[in-house]
Order: sequence, then structure tokens, then C-alpha cells
Amino acid sequence: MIKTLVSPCSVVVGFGSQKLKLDRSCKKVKPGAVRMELTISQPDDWHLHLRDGDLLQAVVPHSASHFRRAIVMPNLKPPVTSTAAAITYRESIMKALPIESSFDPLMTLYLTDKTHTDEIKLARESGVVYAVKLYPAGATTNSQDGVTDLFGKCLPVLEEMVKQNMPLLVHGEVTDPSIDVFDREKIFIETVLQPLIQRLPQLKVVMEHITTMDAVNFVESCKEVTPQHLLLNRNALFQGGLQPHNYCLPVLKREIHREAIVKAVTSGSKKFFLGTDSAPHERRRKESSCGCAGIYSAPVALSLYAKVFDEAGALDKLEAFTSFNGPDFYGLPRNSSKITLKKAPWKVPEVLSFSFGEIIPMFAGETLQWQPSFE
Ligand SMILES: NC(=O)N[C@@H](CC(=O)O)C(=O)O
Ligand SMILES: [Zn+2]
Ligand SMILES: [Zn+2]
Repeated sequence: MIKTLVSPCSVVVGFGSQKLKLDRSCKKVKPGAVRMELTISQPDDWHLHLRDGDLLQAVVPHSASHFRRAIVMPNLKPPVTSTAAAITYRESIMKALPIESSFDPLMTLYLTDKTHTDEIKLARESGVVYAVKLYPAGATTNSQDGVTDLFGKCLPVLEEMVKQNMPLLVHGEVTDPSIDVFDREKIFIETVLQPLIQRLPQLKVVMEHITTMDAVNFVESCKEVTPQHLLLNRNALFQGGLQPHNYCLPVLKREIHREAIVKAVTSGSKKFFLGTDSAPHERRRKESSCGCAGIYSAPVALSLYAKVFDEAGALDKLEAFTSFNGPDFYGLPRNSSKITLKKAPWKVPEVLSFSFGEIIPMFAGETLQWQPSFE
């Protein structure tokens, strides 16, 4: 539902624990200016890194304040390779949640060369594990224990996943160092994903954090889309100097790819859903001689998705992308709770400070137009 309201004299915008009151003189508002409000079913985040320890405590409130559920990535150190570990990890997330939060973490298992078919059965029986995650070994952060040979080592497990109707979530990049880093997603589709789907057509596969028109055009799987791959192209890595906070994997691509992703997502196709890939790293680990891959988007993601759909003139398609296509794919109920997005400018903090260090959020210091609230 889209409502237009006459601009108020003041609005309160919130950001985590910070609230900022914008006193805007009515005189400054142009006659006839309107402010928009959009109420949608509460979104879920189908790709989220919550980490553990201090970082978990710091970041979980940001996701919990906007999203009702999230698929939680298992690339901890050590990785979450068993249902027992997933249950323990889920408990630590629940403990870190703000009181009265109804956030529901949906857990995943980290696939390795050694994962046993019994583990898939246990995962299904547990009721807390919703997917299995494929990290090609060496492809991304904490993927060292990932899969070295999917067809050679994991076929029985993949067949069990078909039986258990357990989706496979894929970091879709080849790891061959001789392949250009900007081509790794395209080559993965051709050499791994396409053969996988031919071999196991009933396997439910999600291509995560897509970055190319090749992924957009790969119709056989559903796809998650991050805010950064909708809003930034690879120039953002080098704008006025090296920009470590825009570095993630798969790496940002050319503008033609970004445009293809925006077009697909705002077209209303049910194959695309929200997955922020919010991946916090401490500032010192990003601003380093060998900086970590990952963009921390949880606090700004909804504002950014709204920006993309607004600029494409497709706000009427936002809700399906944020709140319907994901649960429909997973066979879960859509959320009955609602969230309101108000068009009112707010500034993203330059830095988020915690006792252990700092995190730089995506679009730090920039002014955004859409602000989620439950009021
Ligand atoms: N996206 C990233 O750049 N990093 C993620 C891992 C991943 O999703 O590939 C992380 O865990 O930091
Ligand atoms: Zn990934
Ligand atoms: Zn990720």
C-alpha cells in the first residue's frame, strides 16, 4: 500500500539506538510537496552473516529491527558443519537478540567434502536448519573448509538433499586462480551450476548475491540480490582512491551487469528475492594491506532496496521482492507483521563504534531517502 502524506514539520528518524530529530520548517517545504509512506509485509533476509562473539552482539539488533527472519550463513571459524553446531549457534543468536524481538534465525549447514548423508537427515529433522551452503574451497571469506570437488565428493549428499527437499545455497564462483576474477561467476554457471541442475533437476538451488547478466539470464535457479550489486558498479572500488568498504565477493562488476540486475529485480519476476549478504568485518580488517571481502549493509539495506525500486518507478514491486518471493521459494508462510517505509531524509552514520572496535556501514555518511519504521 502506498500512501502520500502532506510533509510534516518534523519527523523522527531512527538508526539503531540513535534517533535524530529533523526539525524542518514548514516554510521550507515547497507548496504541494508530498511525503510518501509505504507499508509492506515485514521482509526477511535470505542471506545474512551474523558472525559470533562480540561481532554477533553488535550486529544482530540491526537485522532484527527490520527483518522478521534471516537465513544465517555458516562460515564461522570453525564452520557450522553439523546440525548440533547449528543448534548451538542458533542459541547464541537468540541470547544476543534484544528483549521482545521476534526475529527468527533460520540456520544453514556448511557443506564440506566430508559431509555425510545422515547429517542432511538430521538437519531436516531438527526443524532449525533450512538449507545447505556450498562454498567452493577458497572462493570467499572462511571458505577454506569448503568443497573441492562437488561432483566427485558430494553427489550422495546432494541426492539426499533432493529427498529431503533441502535447498542448496551457492556462492557461485570458480576458484581457479587462472580465471579472471571478474569472470568467475559466469564460468561457474557454465561449468558447475548448469551441469549440477542437469544432473539433479529436482534439487532446489539458490544462486546467491548475483553480480552479472549471465546470472540474471540463468533461469533454472532462484537468485538473491544484494543492495551493493543493485547500486554500485566496479568504479565504486576505485572512486578517488581504493575503497575497501565497497569490496565484497563476488566483486562488483561493470555497469551493464548492474543495469541488468536492476531491470530483472524491478520487473516483478518471482525468481529474485532479497538477500543482503550483510557481512560485517571490523574496520581495521577492511582498511588493511590485505582487506577482507564483505560489506556491512544490515542497517541500511531496506532503505537501499527502496531507493532502487523508487528510482526505477517500481515501488509497487518492492514488497514481492522483499517479503513474498523468498518465503514462497522456501515453502514458508509470508509474514503477517508489517513495516512502514517513510520517505524522509536521514544520514547514515560515518562509523558504528563498539567496545571491541568499529564497523563502517554501507553508504556511510550519505543521506538516504527511505526510512523503515514500525510506527
Ligand atoms: N560477501 C563477502 O564478500 N563476504 C562474505 C562471504 C560471502 O558471502 O561470500 C563474508 O562472510 O564476509
Ligand atoms: Zn558468498
Ligand atoms: Zn555471504
